[in-house]
Amino acid sequence: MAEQAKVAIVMGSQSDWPTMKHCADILEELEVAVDVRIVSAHRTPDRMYDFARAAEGEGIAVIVAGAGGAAHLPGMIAALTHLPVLGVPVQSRALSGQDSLLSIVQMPAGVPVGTLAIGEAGATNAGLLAASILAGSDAALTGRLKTWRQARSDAVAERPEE
Ligand SMILES: Nc1c(C(=O)O)ncn1[C@@H]1O[C@H](COP(=O)(O)O)[C@@H](O)[C@H]1O
Repeated sequence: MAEQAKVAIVMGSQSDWPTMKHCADILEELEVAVDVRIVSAHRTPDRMYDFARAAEGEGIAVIVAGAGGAAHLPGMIAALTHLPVLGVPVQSRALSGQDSLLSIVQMPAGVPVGTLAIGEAGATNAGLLAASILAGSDAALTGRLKTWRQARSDAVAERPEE
C-alpha cells in the first residue's frame, strides 16, 4: 500500500510552537500524518534548503510554514519547491503580527504562498486547508473533513443564552 501523504509543519523558532500546535492538533484530529520541524531561513538556511529540496521525496504533499516578524521562511521554502506552501503569520510582540503577515502575503507572481490569518486561527485554518488539499485524493479523509465541519456547524446554538 502507498504511504499516506504527509503534511510538514515547519516554524522559524521554538517560540512559534504554541501557535503552530493548533495546526498539528487539527491534523491529528483528522488523522493526517504530520512531520513537525524547526527550520529557519535566517538561522538555519542550510537546514531549510535541505528540507525544501527533500520534501517531495519524503512523501510530503503540503507544507505549512509559520514564522513571525521578518517572516521570510514560507516564501523561501516556496522558492525551493513546487509543493503547495501555506504561510501562517505568527503574532509578533513588536507589531502584533502585521509584520509577519506583510512579509508572507505579498509574494511576487510565480512563487505562490497561500497566506492565512495571523495567529492561532491561521494555524488551525492552515491545517484544515492542508487536509482539504489531501482530501482531493483521499475519500476517507474527505469523509472525516465533512463530519468535522458538520459537527462544528451543529455546535452553534440558534439563540444566545439569556
Ligand atoms: N521569521 C523567522 C525566521 C525566518 O523567516 O526564517 N526564522 C525565525 N523567525 C522568527 O523569529 C521570531 C522570533 O524568534 P525567537 O523567539 O527564537 O527569538 C519567531 O516568530 C520566528 O518565526
